Amino acid sequence: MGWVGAATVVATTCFILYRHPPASWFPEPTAADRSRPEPASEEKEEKAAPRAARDEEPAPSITPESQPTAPEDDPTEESQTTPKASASSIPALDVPSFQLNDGETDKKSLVTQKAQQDKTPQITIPSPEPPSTTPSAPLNIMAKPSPSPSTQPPVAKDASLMPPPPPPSRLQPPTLQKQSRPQPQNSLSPPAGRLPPPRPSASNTLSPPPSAASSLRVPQGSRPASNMNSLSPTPVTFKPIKKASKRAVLEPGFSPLDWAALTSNPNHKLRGANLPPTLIKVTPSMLKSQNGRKGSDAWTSYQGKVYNISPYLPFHPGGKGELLRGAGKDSGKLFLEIHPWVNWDAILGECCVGILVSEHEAVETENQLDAMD
Ligand code: HEM
Repeated sequence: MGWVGAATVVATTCFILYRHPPASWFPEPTAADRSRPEPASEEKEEKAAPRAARDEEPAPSITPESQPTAPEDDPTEESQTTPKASASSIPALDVPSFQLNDGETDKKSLVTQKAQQDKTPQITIPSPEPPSTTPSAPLNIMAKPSPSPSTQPPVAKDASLMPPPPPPSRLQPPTLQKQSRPQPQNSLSPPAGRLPPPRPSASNTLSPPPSAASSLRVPQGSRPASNMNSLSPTPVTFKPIKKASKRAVLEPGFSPLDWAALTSNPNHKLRGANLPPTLIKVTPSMLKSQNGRKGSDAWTSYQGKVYNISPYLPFHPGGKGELLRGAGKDSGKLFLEIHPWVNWDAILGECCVGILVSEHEAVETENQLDAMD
Protein backbone atom coordinates (compact mmCIF):
# COMPACT_ATOMS: atom_id res chain seq x y z
CA MET A 1 0.00 0.00 0.00
CA GLY A 2 2.93 2.38 0.52
CA TRP A 3 3.72 2.16 -3.13
CA VAL A 4 0.25 2.99 -4.01
CA GLY A 5 0.15 6.01 -1.75
CA ALA A 6 3.44 7.29 -3.09
CA ALA A 7 2.27 6.85 -6.66
CA THR A 8 -0.93 8.74 -6.02
CA VAL A 9 0.99 11.55 -4.35
CA VAL A 10 3.37 11.78 -7.32
CA ALA A 11 0.53 11.65 -9.74
CA THR A 12 -1.38 14.36 -7.99
CA THR A 13 1.68 16.60 -7.83
CA CYS A 14 2.37 16.07 -11.50
CA PHE A 15 -1.22 16.80 -12.35
CA ILE A 16 -1.18 19.93 -10.23
CA LEU A 17 2.06 21.08 -11.77
CA TYR A 18 0.67 20.34 -15.21
CA ARG A 19 -2.41 22.31 -14.45
CA HIS A 20 -0.77 25.13 -12.64
CA PRO A 21 2.87 25.31 -13.60
CA PRO A 22 5.00 27.87 -11.79
CA ALA A 23 5.98 31.07 -13.51
CA SER A 24 9.64 30.21 -13.18
CA TRP A 25 9.24 27.43 -15.76
CA PHE A 26 8.53 30.09 -18.47
CA PRO A 27 11.29 32.60 -17.75
CA GLU A 28 11.31 34.45 -21.16
CA PRO A 29 7.86 35.28 -22.51
CA THR A 30 9.05 38.83 -23.47
CA ALA A 31 9.95 40.46 -26.80
CA ALA A 32 12.77 38.03 -27.56
CA ASP A 33 10.39 35.08 -27.49
CA ARG A 34 7.87 37.02 -29.48
CA SER A 35 10.31 37.67 -32.30
CA ARG A 36 11.52 34.06 -32.38
CA PRO A 37 8.26 32.19 -32.59
CA GLU A 38 6.91 34.45 -35.33
CA PRO A 39 9.06 33.22 -38.25
CA ALA A 40 8.61 29.66 -37.14
CA SER A 41 4.88 30.09 -37.08
CA GLU A 42 4.94 31.81 -40.46
CA GLU A 43 6.91 29.05 -42.08
CA LYS A 44 4.67 26.45 -40.59
CA GLU A 45 1.63 28.29 -41.77
CA GLU A 46 2.94 28.75 -45.26
CA LYS A 47 3.92 25.12 -45.61
CA ALA A 48 0.90 23.71 -43.89
CA ALA A 49 -1.71 26.07 -45.19
CA PRO A 50 -2.96 24.90 -48.59
CA ARG A 51 -3.99 27.22 -51.37
CA ALA A 52 -7.62 26.90 -50.51
CA ALA A 53 -6.84 28.03 -46.99
CA ARG A 54 -4.96 31.00 -48.45
CA ASP A 55 -7.87 31.98 -50.59
CA GLU A 56 -10.10 31.80 -47.60
CA GLU A 57 -7.74 33.67 -45.36
CA PRO A 58 -7.42 37.03 -47.12
CA ALA A 59 -11.06 37.88 -46.58
CA PRO A 60 -11.04 37.39 -42.79
CA SER A 61 -7.84 39.44 -42.69
CA ILE A 62 -5.35 39.27 -39.82
CA THR A 63 -7.21 38.23 -36.70
CA PRO A 64 -8.74 34.92 -37.73
CA GLU A 65 -5.50 33.17 -38.65
CA SER A 66 -3.71 34.30 -35.51
CA GLN A 67 -6.22 32.50 -33.37
CA PRO A 68 -5.86 29.06 -34.97
CA THR A 69 -2.06 29.31 -35.15
CA ALA A 70 -1.73 30.45 -31.57
CA PRO A 71 -3.18 27.30 -29.96
CA GLU A 72 -1.05 25.10 -32.21
CA ASP A 73 2.27 26.74 -31.37
CA ASP A 74 1.89 27.90 -27.81
CA PRO A 75 -1.43 27.68 -26.09
CA THR A 76 -0.75 30.27 -23.39
CA GLU A 77 1.31 33.42 -23.70
CA GLU A 78 2.17 33.34 -27.41
CA SER A 79 -1.37 34.44 -28.30
CA GLN A 80 -0.07 38.00 -28.40
CA THR A 81 2.73 37.16 -30.83
CA THR A 82 0.63 34.99 -33.07
CA PRO A 83 -1.65 37.78 -34.29
CA LYS A 84 1.31 39.69 -35.65
CA ALA A 85 2.71 36.63 -37.40
CA SER A 86 -0.64 35.78 -38.92
CA ALA A 87 -1.18 39.37 -39.99
CA SER A 88 2.11 39.39 -41.84
CA SER A 89 1.52 35.97 -43.33
CA ILE A 90 -1.95 36.79 -44.67
CA PRO A 91 -0.91 39.70 -46.85
CA ALA A 92 2.02 37.60 -48.01
CA LEU A 93 -0.44 35.18 -49.51
CA ASP A 94 -2.39 37.94 -51.15
CA VAL A 95 0.66 39.74 -52.43
CA PRO A 96 1.93 37.19 -54.94
CA SER A 97 -1.35 37.06 -56.77
CA PHE A 98 -1.44 40.84 -56.98
CA GLN A 99 2.17 41.14 -58.06
CA LEU A 100 1.80 39.01 -61.14
CA ASN A 101 -1.51 40.57 -61.98
CA ASP A 102 -0.94 44.27 -61.80
CA GLY A 103 2.66 44.65 -60.67
CA GLU A 104 2.59 48.42 -60.39
CA THR A 105 -0.76 48.76 -58.78
CA ASP A 106 0.07 46.60 -55.76
CA LYS A 107 3.22 48.45 -54.76
CA LYS A 108 1.52 49.35 -51.52
CA SER A 109 1.28 45.77 -50.42
CA LEU A 110 4.76 45.11 -51.78
CA VAL A 111 6.29 47.83 -49.63
CA THR A 112 4.63 46.60 -46.50
CA GLN A 113 5.39 42.93 -47.17
CA LYS A 114 8.79 42.93 -48.83
CA ALA A 115 10.12 40.27 -46.51
CA GLN A 116 7.31 37.91 -47.35
CA GLN A 117 7.71 38.59 -51.06
CA ASP A 118 11.34 37.55 -50.79
CA LYS A 119 10.01 34.27 -49.61
CA THR A 120 7.52 33.96 -52.44
CA PRO A 121 10.10 33.07 -55.13
CA GLN A 122 11.00 30.00 -53.08
CA ILE A 123 7.45 28.94 -52.88
CA THR A 124 5.58 27.70 -55.96
CA ILE A 125 3.40 30.76 -55.76
CA PRO A 126 3.92 31.73 -59.41
CA SER A 127 2.16 28.58 -60.45
CA PRO A 128 -0.95 29.41 -58.46
CA GLU A 129 -0.72 32.97 -59.58
CA PRO A 130 -1.34 32.38 -63.32
CA PRO A 131 -4.89 31.29 -62.68
CA SER A 132 -5.34 34.26 -60.47
CA THR A 133 -3.66 36.49 -63.07
CA THR A 134 -5.90 35.29 -65.86
CA PRO A 135 -8.86 37.21 -64.52
CA SER A 136 -6.77 40.26 -63.87
CA ALA A 137 -5.08 40.10 -67.29
CA PRO A 138 -8.37 40.31 -69.16
CA LEU A 139 -9.18 43.27 -67.04
CA ASN A 140 -6.12 45.06 -68.36
CA ILE A 141 -6.89 43.94 -71.89
CA MET A 142 -10.41 45.15 -71.62
CA ALA A 143 -9.18 48.44 -70.31
CA LYS A 144 -6.92 48.89 -73.36
CA PRO A 145 -9.45 48.04 -76.06
CA SER A 146 -11.99 50.05 -74.14
CA PRO A 147 -14.62 49.90 -76.89
CA SER A 148 -16.63 47.69 -74.56
CA PRO A 149 -18.89 50.06 -72.70
CA SER A 150 -18.93 47.97 -69.49
CA THR A 151 -15.29 48.63 -68.53
CA GLN A 152 -15.89 51.04 -65.73
CA PRO A 153 -14.61 48.78 -62.94
CA PRO A 154 -11.37 47.93 -64.79
CA VAL A 155 -10.92 51.55 -65.65
CA ALA A 156 -11.09 52.45 -62.00
CA LYS A 157 -8.45 49.81 -61.20
CA ASP A 158 -6.19 50.90 -64.07
CA ALA A 159 -6.60 54.56 -63.39
CA SER A 160 -2.81 54.76 -63.11
CA LEU A 161 -2.48 53.41 -66.67
CA MET A 162 -2.92 55.71 -69.62
CA PRO A 163 -4.86 53.38 -71.97
CA PRO A 164 -8.06 53.55 -69.93
CA PRO A 165 -8.58 57.26 -70.53
CA PRO A 166 -9.28 56.83 -74.27
CA PRO A 167 -12.18 54.49 -73.62
CA PRO A 168 -13.79 56.84 -71.15
CA SER A 169 -13.37 59.57 -73.75
CA ARG A 170 -15.44 57.47 -76.13
CA LEU A 171 -17.89 56.52 -73.48
CA GLN A 172 -18.22 60.03 -72.22
CA PRO A 173 -18.95 61.61 -75.63
CA PRO A 174 -22.33 59.95 -75.89
CA THR A 175 -23.14 61.27 -72.45
CA LEU A 176 -21.87 64.63 -73.56
CA GLN A 177 -23.92 64.35 -76.70
CA LYS A 178 -26.96 63.71 -74.64
CA GLN A 179 -26.05 66.67 -72.53
CA SER A 180 -25.21 68.68 -75.60
CA ARG A 181 -28.71 68.17 -76.92
CA PRO A 182 -30.36 70.02 -74.10
CA GLN A 183 -27.56 72.58 -74.07
CA PRO A 184 -28.09 73.82 -77.61
CA GLN A 185 -31.76 73.92 -76.88
CA ASN A 186 -31.20 75.98 -73.77
CA SER A 187 -28.44 78.17 -75.22
CA LEU A 188 -29.10 78.19 -78.91
CA SER A 189 -26.46 80.62 -80.16
CA PRO A 190 -23.01 79.63 -78.78
CA PRO A 191 -22.98 75.79 -78.67
CA ALA A 192 -25.23 75.33 -81.65
CA GLY A 193 -22.56 76.79 -83.90
CA ARG A 194 -20.11 74.00 -83.06
CA LEU A 195 -21.71 70.89 -81.71
CA PRO A 196 -25.23 70.75 -83.10
CA PRO A 197 -24.40 70.11 -86.76
CA PRO A 198 -22.47 66.83 -86.32
CA ARG A 199 -24.27 65.53 -83.26
CA PRO A 200 -27.88 65.83 -84.28
CA SER A 201 -27.21 63.17 -86.87
CA ALA A 202 -25.89 60.69 -84.27
CA SER A 203 -28.69 61.63 -81.93
CA ASN A 204 -31.19 61.04 -84.67
CA THR A 205 -29.70 57.65 -85.37
CA LEU A 206 -30.01 56.71 -81.72
CA SER A 207 -33.38 58.15 -80.91
CA PRO A 208 -36.28 55.87 -81.85
CA PRO A 209 -38.99 58.53 -82.20
CA PRO A 210 -36.90 60.56 -84.69
CA SER A 211 -36.40 57.38 -86.66
CA ALA A 212 -40.14 57.09 -87.04
CA ALA A 213 -40.25 60.70 -88.10
CA SER A 214 -37.36 60.08 -90.46
CA SER A 215 -39.22 57.13 -91.91
CA LEU A 216 -42.03 59.51 -92.64
CA ARG A 217 -39.64 62.10 -93.98
CA VAL A 218 -37.94 59.82 -96.46
CA PRO A 219 -41.11 59.25 -98.43
CA GLN A 220 -41.68 62.97 -98.21
CA GLY A 221 -38.49 63.51 -100.16
CA SER A 222 -39.93 61.44 -102.95
CA ARG A 223 -43.43 62.83 -102.49
CA PRO A 224 -42.85 66.46 -103.44
CA ALA A 225 -43.12 65.19 -106.97
CA SER A 226 -46.35 63.48 -106.00
CA ASN A 227 -47.52 66.82 -104.60
CA MET A 228 -46.60 68.36 -107.92
CA ASN A 229 -48.49 65.58 -109.57
CA SER A 230 -51.45 66.37 -107.36
CA LEU A 231 -51.50 69.77 -109.03
CA SER A 232 -50.77 68.40 -112.47
CA PRO A 233 -53.80 66.11 -112.84
CA THR A 234 -55.95 69.02 -113.84
CA PRO A 235 -53.90 69.78 -116.99
CA VAL A 236 -53.73 66.07 -117.73
CA THR A 237 -57.49 65.94 -117.72
CA PHE A 238 -57.63 68.98 -119.99
CA LYS A 239 -55.75 67.29 -122.80
CA PRO A 240 -58.18 64.40 -123.28
CA ILE A 241 -61.07 66.83 -122.97
CA LYS A 242 -59.62 68.96 -125.75
CA LYS A 243 -59.19 65.94 -127.98
CA ALA A 244 -62.68 64.76 -127.29
CA SER A 245 -64.11 68.15 -127.95
CA LYS A 246 -62.09 68.69 -131.11
CA ARG A 247 -62.73 65.23 -132.38
CA ALA A 248 -65.84 65.19 -134.51
CA VAL A 249 -68.25 62.29 -134.86
CA LEU A 250 -68.38 61.23 -138.47
CA GLU A 251 -71.67 60.09 -139.99
CA PRO A 252 -71.95 56.59 -141.45
CA GLY A 253 -70.39 56.27 -144.92
CA PHE A 254 -67.89 59.13 -144.28
CA SER A 255 -64.99 57.24 -142.78
CA PRO A 256 -61.42 57.58 -144.03
CA LEU A 257 -61.89 54.29 -145.94
CA ASP A 258 -64.98 55.70 -147.60
CA TRP A 259 -62.98 58.79 -148.59
CA ALA A 260 -60.21 56.60 -149.97
CA ALA A 261 -62.79 54.67 -152.08
CA LEU A 262 -64.27 57.93 -153.34
CA THR A 263 -60.94 59.43 -154.40
CA SER A 264 -59.93 56.23 -156.21
CA ASN A 265 -62.58 56.84 -158.87
CA PRO A 266 -61.59 59.75 -161.26
CA ASN A 267 -65.09 60.14 -162.63
CA HIS A 268 -66.34 61.80 -159.45
CA LYS A 269 -64.90 65.23 -160.47
CA LEU A 270 -63.82 66.18 -156.93
CA ARG A 271 -62.05 69.32 -158.27
CA GLY A 272 -65.40 70.94 -158.96
CA ALA A 273 -67.82 71.55 -161.78
CA ASN A 274 -67.08 73.83 -164.75
CA LEU A 275 -63.32 73.48 -164.43
CA PRO A 276 -60.86 72.52 -167.18
CA PRO A 277 -59.18 69.12 -166.88
CA THR A 278 -55.85 70.88 -166.43
CA LEU A 279 -54.70 72.89 -163.46
CA ILE A 280 -55.64 76.53 -163.48
CA LYS A 281 -53.96 79.66 -162.10
CA VAL A 282 -55.76 80.89 -159.01
CA THR A 283 -55.32 84.43 -157.91
CA PRO A 284 -55.73 85.45 -154.27
CA SER A 285 -58.93 87.24 -155.22
CA MET A 286 -60.29 84.07 -156.76
CA LEU A 287 -59.27 82.05 -153.73
CA LYS A 288 -60.92 84.55 -151.46
CA SER A 289 -64.17 84.31 -153.43
CA GLN A 290 -64.21 80.51 -153.09
CA ASN A 291 -65.00 80.42 -149.33
CA GLY A 292 -67.89 77.93 -149.47
CA ARG A 293 -70.58 80.53 -148.93
CA LYS A 294 -73.60 81.10 -151.18
CA GLY A 295 -73.40 77.69 -152.81
CA SER A 296 -69.79 78.06 -153.94
CA ASP A 297 -67.12 75.43 -153.36
CA ALA A 298 -64.65 76.01 -150.59
CA TRP A 299 -61.10 76.40 -151.81
CA THR A 300 -57.95 76.55 -149.72
CA SER A 301 -54.29 76.83 -150.50
CA TYR A 302 -51.41 74.79 -149.13
CA GLN A 303 -47.80 75.12 -150.23
CA GLY A 304 -48.66 77.02 -153.42
CA LYS A 305 -51.49 74.77 -154.55
CA VAL A 306 -55.24 75.33 -154.39
CA TYR A 307 -57.60 72.52 -153.29
CA ASN A 308 -61.34 72.16 -153.33
CA ILE A 309 -62.14 71.02 -149.78
CA SER A 310 -65.94 70.96 -150.20
CA PRO A 311 -66.11 67.21 -151.03
CA TYR A 312 -63.93 66.43 -147.97
CA LEU A 313 -65.99 68.39 -145.40
CA PRO A 314 -68.14 65.42 -144.24
CA PHE A 315 -65.05 63.20 -144.06
CA HIS A 316 -62.93 65.55 -141.97
CA PRO A 317 -62.31 63.94 -138.57
CA GLY A 318 -62.00 67.36 -136.99
CA GLY A 319 -65.38 68.39 -138.23
CA LYS A 320 -66.65 70.67 -140.97
CA GLY A 321 -66.27 73.81 -138.94
CA GLU A 322 -62.58 73.22 -138.26
CA LEU A 323 -61.90 72.52 -141.91
CA LEU A 324 -63.81 75.57 -143.06
CA ARG A 325 -61.57 77.81 -140.96
CA GLY A 326 -59.12 77.71 -143.89
CA ALA A 327 -61.69 78.28 -146.63
CA GLY A 328 -60.84 81.12 -149.14
CA LYS A 329 -57.23 81.48 -147.74
CA ASP A 330 -54.05 79.59 -147.00
CA SER A 331 -54.53 76.76 -144.41
CA GLY A 332 -50.88 75.80 -144.10
CA LYS A 333 -50.40 77.44 -140.66
CA LEU A 334 -53.52 75.90 -139.08
CA PHE A 335 -52.91 72.51 -140.66
CA LEU A 336 -49.34 72.28 -139.35
CA GLU A 337 -50.33 73.50 -135.90
CA ILE A 338 -52.98 70.81 -135.44
CA HIS A 339 -51.79 67.73 -137.29
CA PRO A 340 -48.49 68.16 -139.10
CA TRP A 341 -48.20 64.35 -139.39
CA VAL A 342 -51.18 64.20 -141.81
CA ASN A 343 -50.28 63.69 -145.48
CA TRP A 344 -52.21 66.43 -147.19
CA ASP A 345 -51.56 65.42 -150.78
CA ALA A 346 -52.36 61.78 -150.13
CA ILE A 347 -55.85 62.76 -148.95
CA LEU A 348 -56.71 65.77 -151.17
CA GLY A 349 -54.60 65.01 -154.29
CA GLU A 350 -57.73 64.46 -156.43
CA CYS A 351 -59.16 67.77 -155.15
CA CYS A 352 -56.32 69.95 -156.48
CA VAL A 353 -57.75 72.84 -158.62
CA GLY A 354 -54.56 74.65 -159.69
CA ILE A 355 -51.65 76.72 -158.51
CA LEU A 356 -51.77 79.91 -156.55
CA VAL A 357 -50.47 82.92 -158.52
CA SER A 358 -50.30 86.60 -157.89
CA GLU A 359 -52.74 89.02 -159.44
CA HIS A 360 -50.02 90.54 -161.76
CA GLU A 361 -48.94 87.14 -162.96
CA ALA A 362 -52.51 86.27 -163.82
CA VAL A 363 -52.96 89.55 -165.72
CA GLU A 364 -49.73 89.04 -167.67
CA THR A 365 -50.77 85.56 -168.68
CA GLU A 366 -54.08 86.86 -169.94
CA ASN A 367 -52.28 89.55 -171.98
CA GLN A 368 -49.98 86.94 -173.45
CA LEU A 369 -52.92 84.75 -174.43
CA ASP A 370 -54.68 87.73 -175.96
CA ALA A 371 -51.53 88.63 -177.91
CA MET A 372 -51.30 85.09 -179.29
CA ASP A 373 -54.84 85.34 -180.51
C1 HEM B 1 -58.54 74.71 -141.85
C2 HEM B 1 -57.77 73.66 -141.74
C3 HEM B 1 -57.98 72.52 -140.76
C4 HEM B 1 -58.31 72.55 -139.45
C5 HEM B 1 -58.55 73.76 -138.61
C6 HEM B 1 -58.35 71.18 -138.96
C7 HEM B 1 -58.64 70.78 -137.69
C8 HEM B 1 -58.60 69.48 -137.23
C9 HEM B 1 -58.85 69.07 -135.91
C10 HEM B 1 -59.18 69.96 -134.78
C11 HEM B 1 -58.74 67.76 -135.87
C12 HEM B 1 -58.92 66.86 -134.64
C13 HEM B 1 -57.58 66.58 -134.09
C14 HEM B 1 -57.66 65.58 -133.02
O1 HEM B 1 -58.65 64.86 -132.90
O2 HEM B 1 -56.65 65.44 -132.27
C15 HEM B 1 -58.41 67.32 -137.17
C16 HEM B 1 -58.15 66.00 -137.48
C17 HEM B 1 -57.83 65.62 -138.78
N1 HEM B 1 -57.74 66.41 -139.89
FE1 HEM B 1 -57.87 68.38 -139.94
N2 HEM B 1 -58.07 70.36 -140.01
C18 HEM B 1 -57.83 71.16 -141.10
C19 HEM B 1 -57.52 70.74 -142.40
C20 HEM B 1 -57.42 69.45 -142.76
C21 HEM B 1 -57.18 69.02 -144.13
C22 HEM B 1 -57.07 69.95 -145.32
C23 HEM B 1 -57.08 67.68 -144.08
C24 HEM B 1 -56.85 66.75 -145.20
C25 HEM B 1 -55.88 66.93 -146.00
C26 HEM B 1 -57.28 67.27 -142.71
C27 HEM B 1 -57.22 65.97 -142.28
C28 HEM B 1 -57.39 65.60 -140.93
C29 HEM B 1 -57.27 64.24 -140.47
C30 HEM B 1 -56.90 63.03 -141.32
C31 HEM B 1 -57.54 64.26 -139.13
C32 HEM B 1 -57.52 63.05 -138.15
C33 HEM B 1 -56.17 63.03 -137.45
C34 HEM B 1 -56.14 61.99 -136.43
O3 HEM B 1 -57.15 61.33 -136.18
O4 HEM B 1 -55.04 61.80 -135.83
N3 HEM B 1 -57.48 68.37 -141.93
N4 HEM B 1 -58.32 68.39 -138.01
